[in-house]
Parts: sequence; structure tokens; C-alpha cells
Amino acid sequence: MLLLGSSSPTRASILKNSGIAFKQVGCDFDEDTLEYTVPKDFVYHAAMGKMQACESCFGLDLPILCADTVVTAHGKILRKAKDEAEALELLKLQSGSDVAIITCMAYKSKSKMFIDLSQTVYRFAEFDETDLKNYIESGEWRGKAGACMVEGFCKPYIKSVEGLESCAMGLTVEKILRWL
Ligand SMILES: Nc1nc2c(ncn2[C@@H]2O[C@H](COP(=O)(O)OP(=O)(O)OP(=O)(O)O)[C@@H](O)[C@H]2O)c(=O)[nH]1
Repeated sequence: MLLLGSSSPTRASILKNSGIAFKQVGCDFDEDTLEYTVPKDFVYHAAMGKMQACESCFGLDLPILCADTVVTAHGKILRKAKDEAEALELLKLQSGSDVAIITCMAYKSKSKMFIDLSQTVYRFAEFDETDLKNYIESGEWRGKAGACMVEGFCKPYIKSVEGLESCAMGLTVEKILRWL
């Protein structure tokens, strides 16, 4: 049993589908306090910040797992959109572009700690305007880095992929299975 220090429904479903026993708890860490502009630095410090916050709340009686994910396109860090206009802007940056989705995970127990920083690179075709409009109206983009949904809206537009889909969705579960 581990503590998933995350409010992410996607991360919870990834663990559930992989058969890993967990309890989901929230941890209070404000990523907006981070000023890193290099995507890998950002996700690393965000994941470590979440881990520190969780450990100070819950201790290590159960191992803790935290993670952070960003999308990058055209050298920009794309985080979660606040509203429809921002979601459209972030998705237009990804349309017809190469996009890297970077996830850093931190796992800590009383006896060991693992950190994994992985990325999955997609080459997307141009998003269809009507499809994009319907996706924005659906609200499915909410709570997702870059408003991106590789298993949903983005899937038909994938021209090539290098890396794991689980990493792109926010939890590189294949790595976690080796840690447990
Ligand atoms: N379903 C889905 N979720 C995605 C995808 N890409 C990123 N995400 C989610 O986008 C969110 C990235 O924001 P984070 O700040 O890392 O995590 P969060 O959702 O705020 O949750 P915390 O772990 O509590 O910080 C995570 O919930 C990821 O699971 C995707 O392609 N599909």
C-alpha cells in the first residue's frame, strides 16, 4: 500500500489499472512559487516540493508517491489551462508540432527513495478546427497539463511517438512497478 500524494484522477486511474494498492491524499504545494524555466528543472522541483509537503503532513509510515507533469512545445512550458481561451491557446501551440510531455516522479519510503524523470515525444498533425472547438466545449481538457489528452482528443493526430503513454498521462507506471 502506498500514499498517492496527488489530486489527479488520471494518476489514480493509472495506479488502479495497474493493480497497485494506494490511498489518494492531497498535498499542499504551490507550483506557482517555482521560477524554473527549464521544463525538466520545473517538474523535478515541483515533484520534490510535493513530496516534502506530503511527508510533513503524513510521515513515512506508508511510502509516498508524488509526480509533476508539464507539456513543452516551441520551447514553452505548458501547464494546466485556467479557462477555455487559454486551453485553445495551448492546444494551438501543439497543433502540427513536436511536443514533449515530461513527468518527474518521486517515491519515498523509510528505507529507500526513487526519482524518475521521463519524457514522451509526440509529433502531432494539425488539429481539426471543429474537433478542437468540440474538445474545448467538452471541458475534458480541465486539469490536464497543456490541455492535452493523449489517450483522447490528441490520439487521432499522433503521427509519431517516442516514449511511454503512461509518462504522457502523468505517471510512468512501468517504472513504479520496478520500485515496489
Ligand atoms: N488524462 C490525461 N491526463 C493528463 C495528460 N497529460 C497530463 N495529464 C494530467 O495533467 C496533470 C498535470 O498537472 P500536475 O500539476 O502534474 O498534477 P495535478 O493534476 O495538479 O495533481 P497534483 O499531483 O495534485 O499536483 C496531471 O493530473 C496529469 O495526470 C493526458 O494526456 N491525459
